[in-house]
Amino acid sequence: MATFDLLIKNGTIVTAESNAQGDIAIKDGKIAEVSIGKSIEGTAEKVIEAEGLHVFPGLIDSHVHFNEPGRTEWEGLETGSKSLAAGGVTTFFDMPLNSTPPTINKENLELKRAAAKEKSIVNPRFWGGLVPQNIADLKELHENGVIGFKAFMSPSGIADFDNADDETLYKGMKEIASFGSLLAVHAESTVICDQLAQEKQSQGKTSARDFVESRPIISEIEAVRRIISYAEATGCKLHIVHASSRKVVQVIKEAQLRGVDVTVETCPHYLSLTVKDLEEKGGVAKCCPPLRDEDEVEDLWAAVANGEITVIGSDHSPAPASMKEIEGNFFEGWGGISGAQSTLNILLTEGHFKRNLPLEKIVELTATNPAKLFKLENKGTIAPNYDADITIVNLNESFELKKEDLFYRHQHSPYVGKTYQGKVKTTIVNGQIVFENGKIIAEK
Ligand SMILES: NC(=O)N[C@H]1NC(=O)NC1=O
Ligand SMILES: [Zn+2]
Ligand SMILES: [Zn+2]
Repeated sequence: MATFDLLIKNGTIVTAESNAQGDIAIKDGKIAEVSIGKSIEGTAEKVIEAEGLHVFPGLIDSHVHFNEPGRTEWEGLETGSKSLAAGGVTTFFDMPLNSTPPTINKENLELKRAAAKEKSIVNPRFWGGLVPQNIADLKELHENGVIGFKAFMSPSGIADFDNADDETLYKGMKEIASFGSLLAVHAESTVICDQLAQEKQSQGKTSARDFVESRPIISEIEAVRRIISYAEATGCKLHIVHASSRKVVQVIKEAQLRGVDVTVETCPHYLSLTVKDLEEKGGVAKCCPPLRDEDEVEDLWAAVANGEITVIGSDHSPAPASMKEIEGNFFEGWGGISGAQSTLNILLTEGHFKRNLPLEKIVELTATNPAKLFKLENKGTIAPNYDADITIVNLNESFELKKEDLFYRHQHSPYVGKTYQGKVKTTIVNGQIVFENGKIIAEK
């Protein structure tokens, strides 16, 4: 009789294609066997009885800022990765900025990799940065395993990560295309945003609505159109991060139909929060691009349901509470939402339960598609020989998110106080249980 490390019995196994009750056997960090409708014969060191629970592939969060090394007073790989484990996320891609030094050359990548090896309790991967100073470093970063490159088309808010001017974008994309990697962009127009911000502030207009109006959807659309034209000219694969509106997604869809290799991410905050939340909650709900209005949220859900979105990432961009304070002037205070722990909760509650989004679609957007797009060969689904990255969820349990439940360095989030349906019970990374019943139980 076969012996396994771990057996998960009688859970409803959800993949991008189906959901059905069955057993999963895990050995040496891998999924050894999956059996639908028939139990797996064998013994295991540990058995999880998952009858009545749902078993998902661990989420892959393709967009977090953990700020380590160098800015760990904002977050850090230990607290960041713990929050992911608590949210059912088993792999993250850390952005190249907000850590100091930023990940713009091999040396800096090695610093980050070493920090993650020491501190992360889930699987880390890294983005490289594209900035005006580092085109000559891109290839080496690629050869050393970055998942892709990230550039800002508007100021990043971080002094050591300059936004890419058009020349840098064009030359950078030619270079990235030459070795077949991908460029992700924060696409907002500097010209539009700067000009509107100046106009607003010079008139003393500094409300939440004024801030939002200073970064309008057209600013995203303009930047997306421009970067798509560079993708067409250079043949560089392009990924647009954090689209805040279906109107932005539409531009991407049109390019895809012309044959451009471009994909798009949106974030849970654009699917669950509005300008009203920014007005009511203040700094914790401030981000760029900003939150939009209710009709935009509904349109974006339609885009999700319609297969127009490639991946959903959290864009967890935390900061200390003192930096999130807004005293009447919404142009002040750090833009970035602390949300990495809540992605699955939001998609289940707002997507599945409220809008009938199939569970399979949630798996596709949070695990299968990111694994495919970023070429993680053994991740993104539950099948034999895949890495045993799994999250077990009780869809019948609801809970109110309390700030004490957050594993972030700074326990604030616009989602605190909200009630979610579907609670993460167990998170398994490479066959090891790292989170169970509200507690982190992992070794680093
Ligand atoms: N630097 C950084 O993390 N910026 C992020 N924050 C945000 O709200 N949008 C971003 O791109
Ligand atoms: Zn961004
Ligand atoms: Zn970001």
